[in-house]
Amino acid sequence: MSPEPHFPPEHPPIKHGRIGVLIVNLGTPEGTSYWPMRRYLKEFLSDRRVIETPRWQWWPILNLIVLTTRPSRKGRDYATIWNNELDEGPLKTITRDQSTALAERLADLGDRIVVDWAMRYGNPSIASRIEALQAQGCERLLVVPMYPQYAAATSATVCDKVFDKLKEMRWQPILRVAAPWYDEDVYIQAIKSSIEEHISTLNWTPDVILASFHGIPKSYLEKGDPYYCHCHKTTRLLQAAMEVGDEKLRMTFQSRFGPEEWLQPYTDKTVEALAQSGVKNVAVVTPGFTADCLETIEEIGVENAEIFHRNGGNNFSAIPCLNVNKLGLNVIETVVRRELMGWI
Ligand SMILES: C=CC1=C(C)c2cc3[nH]c(cc4nc(cc5[nH]c(cc1n2)c(C)c5CCC(=O)O)C(CCC(=O)O)=C4C)c(C)c3C=C
Ligand SMILES: [Fe+2]
Ligand SMILES: [Fe+2]
Repeated sequence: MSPEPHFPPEHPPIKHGRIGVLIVNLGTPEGTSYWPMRRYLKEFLSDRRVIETPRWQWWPILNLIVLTTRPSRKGRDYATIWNNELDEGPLKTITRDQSTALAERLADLGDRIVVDWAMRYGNPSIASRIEALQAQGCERLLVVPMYPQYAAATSATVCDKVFDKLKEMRWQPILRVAAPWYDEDVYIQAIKSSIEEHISTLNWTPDVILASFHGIPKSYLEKGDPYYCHCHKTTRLLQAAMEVGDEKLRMTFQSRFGPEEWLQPYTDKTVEALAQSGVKNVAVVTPGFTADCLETIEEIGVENAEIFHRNGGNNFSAIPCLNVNKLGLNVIETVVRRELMGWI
């Protein structure tokens, strides 16, 4: 912290001069039973950045259909990946660990830097962590949406929530938002190494590697969302780094939701088609996720593995996300140090 300014003696004591770094990931339910699942899905699926269908059309579908059936079904899926020791989803555990590790890596910058973490949906909320950072004297705030590829449904909605909080503050922190890192060398190299390291632990070699990204409705791309192009660029750079082409490393999109067309090719359909065409060994990497979660552990590691085996495939493996491994932390640290330039 910088030296105390010269306040008059009657002035209340204030902390000042620090910089908050807030990493934000998507969120997880508070529990896997019906009500916590329902609360989580309601918050998530009421976000207009996520579901762009007009309210009058979406409200009855959400409340009368989605929120009656999905909480129990998805709750059962979450239960299979739950961190029972801490009673929370893995996304929360990993995001907390990333925050702790990042703080250690930034220790050379002294106690001027305060690293914290939040979830866009559920807890700890963005608002509560901004308040906590301000209480610790952070006059500047760097928000890091933990998505390598920008999408309005993920990165922009983090900013919306930050702005909502700033709107109600008299003394706002000065704000920066980290840019997405879909084409940065440190990230591409980290994903490449994670693929190679994982393959070296298998007693078989993949014929095809899928780079599976979370999908969005195709209409969002048509309205100008850059997400598809960011995923394309990541895949192309990864192919170049690994010196392979489309036949070996293929981009696909997972987690389709609702009847609308989403970005294609779909991961599950590709896995099915590969198995049916006689491909026996497939590995899947999920470069759009900075932390393992339901969509990687369960959807890829279990659901898609089943699809592959059911259709005649032999070996299937889900490559873990970067999580808190050394290379993953290098990526986060590089992004954060770059964004802090001029402040430190
Ligand atoms: C229905 C619309 C959805 C859009 C658009 C969407 C975009 C999107 N999501 C992620 C990352 C994650 N999504 C996760 C779970 C999840 N996503 C949706 C829906 C949309 N996502 C739902 C309903 C759920 C919850 C689970 C379910 O009911 O199917 C997660 C995992 C959270 C966890 O706790 O494990 C992540 C991460 C991205 C990157 C993205 C757009 C680019
Ligand atoms: Fe999602
Ligand atoms: Fe899913």
